[in-house]
Amino acid sequence: MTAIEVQGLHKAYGDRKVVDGVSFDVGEGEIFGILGPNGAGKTTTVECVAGLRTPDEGLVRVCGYDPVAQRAEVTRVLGVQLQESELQAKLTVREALDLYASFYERPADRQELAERLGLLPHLRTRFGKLSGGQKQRLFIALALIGNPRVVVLDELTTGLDPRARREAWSLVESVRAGGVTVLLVTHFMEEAQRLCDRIAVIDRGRVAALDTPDGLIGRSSTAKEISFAARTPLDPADLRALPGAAGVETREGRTVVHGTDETVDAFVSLLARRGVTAGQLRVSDATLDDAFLDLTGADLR
Ligand SMILES: Nc1ncnc2c1ncn2[C@@H]1O[C@H](COP(=O)(O)OP(=O)(O)OP(=O)(O)O)[C@@H](O)[C@H]1O
Repeated sequence: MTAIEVQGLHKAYGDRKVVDGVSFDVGEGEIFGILGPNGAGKTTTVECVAGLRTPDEGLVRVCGYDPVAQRAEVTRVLGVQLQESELQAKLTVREALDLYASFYERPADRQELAERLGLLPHLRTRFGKLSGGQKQRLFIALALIGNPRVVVLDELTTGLDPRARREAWSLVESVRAGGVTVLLVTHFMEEAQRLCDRIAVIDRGRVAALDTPDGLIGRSSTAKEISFAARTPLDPADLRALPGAAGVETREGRTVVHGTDETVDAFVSLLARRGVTAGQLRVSDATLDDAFLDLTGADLR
């Protein structure tokens, strides 16, 4: 069953088109990532999914419902945590949970949710006094309070330290383990690679690629990185001439060749032909970072 369907979505602000024909489907139980550089149109896309913006053109369905025309039905099945969410600084965690629970006919058990998200010790803490990680846990709790079938998490871990980020990842995995479909907007490659079943790379309002993390990495033209410290120097021109070689650089005293499987084979033959020993030879796979760079020309780091 399809949890989210987006077909030919268009959205402009004035005469500036920011979403230009975006299409994707998210299957039930999937963690689906939307990845893209700043201003690519990611938030606008998920705001259309959440019914917070009306598309100029195209079709959006959440569990079969139209987020604009069937707002009440969509509210019942969808939980949303939006980028840079804020609450009143004086509201306590318990008050926030009670307030959000009051929006739903059959809300989740607040105590159980607070326990699951590690919020029990903070029920009486005011929002303004929570740490970044605690605030994000509260926002996940609020997104889950209506027992949704689908949650949208936009830039969930931006601003969190690496430990809090890893905790947030485990929470996202436990949300999915509970049967909820997750639409995750992120800037972080590691996060997308670790969590997402499939990723849509959005660039300038369009889907530049849609695949599994491994599929995206496999598409990268620079899928392998060979690095070594040659005892006898090799001519960089010979390295650049290797089939499939996309670039040669020197990094921390080591020579690094970007290329493909074919480049690796040819490199080994070149060493044998020249009788050269390559010390500390390492061949590594490309990362999602490399794939992203290839697809969009933009470097997220
Ligand atoms: N309400 C608005 N009115 C006018 N322009 C807007 C509005 N909201 C967003 N934009 C612009 O539309 C473009 C796309 O914004 P959007 O927030 O969808 O991108 P994004 O991919 O989520 O970016 P980021 O990663 O920076 O959050 C940006 O250039 C942004 O400045």
